Amino acid sequence: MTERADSRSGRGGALPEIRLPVGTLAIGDLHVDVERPDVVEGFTRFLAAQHGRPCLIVLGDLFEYWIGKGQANSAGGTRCLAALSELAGSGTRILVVPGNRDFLLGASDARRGGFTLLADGFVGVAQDRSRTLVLHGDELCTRDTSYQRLRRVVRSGPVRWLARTLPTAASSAIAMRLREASTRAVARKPEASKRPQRDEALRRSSAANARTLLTGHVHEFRDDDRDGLRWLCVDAFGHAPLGPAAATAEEASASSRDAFELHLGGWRVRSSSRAGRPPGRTSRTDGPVNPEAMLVPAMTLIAIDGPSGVGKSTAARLLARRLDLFFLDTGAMYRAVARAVLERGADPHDEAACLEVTRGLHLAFEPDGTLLVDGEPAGPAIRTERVTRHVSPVSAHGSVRELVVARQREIAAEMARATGGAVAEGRDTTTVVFPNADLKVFLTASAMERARRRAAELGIPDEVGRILDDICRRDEHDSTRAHSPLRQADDAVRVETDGLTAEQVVERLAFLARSGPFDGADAGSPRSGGGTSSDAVRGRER
Ligand SMILES: Nc1ncnc2c1ncn2[C@@H]1O[C@H](COP(=O)(O)OP(=O)(O)OP(=O)(O)O)[C@@H](O)[C@H]1O
Ligand SMILES: Nc1ccn([C@H]2C[C@H](O)[C@@H](COP(=O)(O)O)O2)c(=O)n1
Repeated sequence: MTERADSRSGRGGALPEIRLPVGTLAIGDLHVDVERPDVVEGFTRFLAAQHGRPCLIVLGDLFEYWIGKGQANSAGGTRCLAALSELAGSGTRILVVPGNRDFLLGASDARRGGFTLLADGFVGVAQDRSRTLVLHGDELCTRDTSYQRLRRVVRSGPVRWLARTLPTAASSAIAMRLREASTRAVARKPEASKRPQRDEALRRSSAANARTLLTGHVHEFRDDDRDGLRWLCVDAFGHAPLGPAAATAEEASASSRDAFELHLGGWRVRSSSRAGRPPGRTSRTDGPVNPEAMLVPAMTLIAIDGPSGVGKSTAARLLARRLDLFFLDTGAMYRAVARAVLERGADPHDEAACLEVTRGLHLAFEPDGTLLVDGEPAGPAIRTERVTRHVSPVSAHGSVRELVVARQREIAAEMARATGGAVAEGRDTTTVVFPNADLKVFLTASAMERARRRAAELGIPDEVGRILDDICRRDEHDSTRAHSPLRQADDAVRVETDGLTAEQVVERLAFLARSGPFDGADAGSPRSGGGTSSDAVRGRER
């Protein structure tokens, strides 16, 4: 589990490169004092709330002081390492960059805690290949020359060896002395000399070929993008949640401070406090913090496809509500186009006419998922039998699809910015519209089951036969058309819904969302249908 970099970027060597999945959370400077049971308790609750997150980065000073056995063998230290190990056991990759307080964390601590120790930081590589240099930040305080000298000495091999061999009592005593000495020394130094230096930050980032720098150390929030470098600095995370005030995991999570979380578009501030939520959240998020939503690792985009009547909109709407995400009904947009085509007396089979109608329509959504056509709610008029009959030919025109798909992407981007993510459903959301969705699902059910559901919905159980014919016709049309036919994406998780209630389907999808992003190769049809929870975990990107 221990990954100690031999070379240091500051001296021209390469740091380890680690792939960072979407949903990675970066926190730092927790300063957990293993001698304070209330703080240890808060820390373990915080970790419990992270189970299922794909990756957690700790940017140093996880512990108030960590010299060796004195901390590792204490009740508090043992509890912290066990809680870290449980988090790792849940599938979370934990990357710890030691800070100036806990630089003596060692291989045996990393083994017990199930984390990877990166002594000199590392370069994180996101899905889009963008690179982030990850450091504690004290190495950037180059104007504090005496500190830099001390830093080199205390991180040297002999000091490490000494720390490992120190008896428990001695290491506890040294920790206390160091804490006092450091507080005095820091108080004496001029403020300017203690600051991380921008020139050093630029130099190291450029050496690591990284456009983003992620640090902690100064207990000061920063997200500042200039001179070609985005420098993110975490605040002292956890001072609120790790105290005795947080009585439950939810409270621990809810009272947390801002952290940075990796989304598809890059690092974003993740505030788990209600006040810090991004603007534009729908009214349902004005209530208390939704703990499950907090546990979903930045699922920026969940895409659900499947045949007609399988329950896509039901599942997508409920899932979006449950996870505080925006619900994007892409089929409703084609229905709105088909309705306008019919209203204007155009021929649904005439591509040029349909394209002209599409060009003249403005399609948008309210945050609650209501489709607006030229500013007015689309309402039930897009769901009549007549529209349903004609929407297939209209949606089969390549040029119409091009316009509608472009608009769908714009809407998803706008809504994801406002709400943190979206659940989209349709026929081609996993294959064409959002091929990079964080989670792709292909829902299936037999045609007869779908016909029964639709007949029940319409209150005409006697007409199952007619509805079945209609469903089979739409299946045939949707899956054989030339443009964006309905098919299961290679990396979509197949969920067979025969015999599952809508709530059970949503339960399964929520589990998949919580479990984090998927590695395409593992997440496809081999797990199809009966894919269990543990299957899903196995499919995760590690
Ligand atoms: N798991 C389920 N079990 C039973 N009924 C369900 C289930 N999921 C959805 N339904 C019902 O099936 C009907 C069709 O569902 P829904 O409209 O969500 O399907 P859809 O895939 O979005 O259809 P379309 O593609 O035609 O828009 C609805 O009446 C819905 O309440
Ligand atoms: N992404 C999509 C969504 C829908 N369609 C087509 C297929 C249907 O015939 C029609 C209406 O969809 P529904 O409301 O029944 O889901 O639109 C599509 O081609 N691509």
